[in-house]
Amino acid sequence: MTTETTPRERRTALRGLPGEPLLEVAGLEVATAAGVKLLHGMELAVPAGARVGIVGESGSGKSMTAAAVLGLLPDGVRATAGSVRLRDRELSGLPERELRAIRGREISIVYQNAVTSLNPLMPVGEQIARVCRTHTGVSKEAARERTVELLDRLGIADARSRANDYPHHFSGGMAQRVAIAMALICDPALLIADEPTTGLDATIQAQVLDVIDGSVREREAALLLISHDLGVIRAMCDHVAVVYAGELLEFGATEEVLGNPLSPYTAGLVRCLEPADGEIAYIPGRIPAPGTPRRGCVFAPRCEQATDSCRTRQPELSELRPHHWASCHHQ
Ligand SMILES: Nc1ncnc2c1ncn2[C@@H]1O[C@H](COP(=O)(O)OP(=O)(O)OP(=O)(O)O)[C@@H](O)[C@H]1O
Repeated sequence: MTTETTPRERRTALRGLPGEPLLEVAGLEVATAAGVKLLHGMELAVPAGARVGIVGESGSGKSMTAAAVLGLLPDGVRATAGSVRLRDRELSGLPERELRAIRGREISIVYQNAVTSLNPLMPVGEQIARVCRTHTGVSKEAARERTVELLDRLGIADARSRANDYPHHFSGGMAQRVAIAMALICDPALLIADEPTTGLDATIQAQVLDVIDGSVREREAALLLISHDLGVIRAMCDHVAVVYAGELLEFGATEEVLGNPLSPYTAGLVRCLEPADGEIAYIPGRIPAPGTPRRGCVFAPRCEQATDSCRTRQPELSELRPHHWASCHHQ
């Protein structure tokens, strides 16, 4: 991550989750060069082997959080405060060379449109094998064998010959499998999947999710899954983070958070995304644009339950029920 500030060693508020802590994000602030904040003290925790979903409206900071974790923030955007820890290692402020050694090896990502993350000029097998060689130093032949084996396991028929094909030779779903192979070739401890099936046909979506699900389980890796689809989050994630306008508003076990939400925002999101029969639900108003001045709870302007104290005092993210955190004055 390119940051000019000294990382602040901070622990996330989300402490005490079952399992060994793997990824911990605490007080993470990300801003543009003009000083417009995009993440406002983001918190996140992914225990080893856990499967955490991130949900929230468009523009809430899901992808920016993932990018900050990987040290892959867009040009002109930088982390200005806070901490990203992988096990006991602080990642914020690490030089690019060290981050590169972590990306692909310990944390890897699958994006929405796989083809854009692949080099169009190189056969896919070679691309995957290169990642393997760079991080593990195995021979060319061994990397090639491992690649073919993985493509085969991920459902690419005739993997040995398909490895010689270029990205444009693959359909959307197959290209997504190739990207998943590239992300998994070094057995990372954490796979981040950012809307990995958006844009694919519904039937293909299920297959790709199944491939991700199976591969992560097989490796006992952790998964951080960004999705707009609560059904997918329910099916694949044991925990869920609800983010809004660059902040974490609620976190906990998936069924608990989506079934008994503590934040009115989460409740609204569930109503919108999983409406009752015949109901068209929406949350009035819109997410504040970056740079909008903040006072009190960031969701207060859209919250039906907002009181004066919501409008003036920012609620703290607290463990309001066992292993269930939220920031809301009404709990
Ligand atoms: N390169 C950039 N420069 C400045 N602001 C950006 C940049 N990329 C994204 N943003 C802004 O940062 C905020 C968070 O964006 P982000 O992409 O993380 O949202 P998201 O929750 O992933 O949304 P979506 O569901 O639409 O992908 C948004 O307000 C967005 O407009």
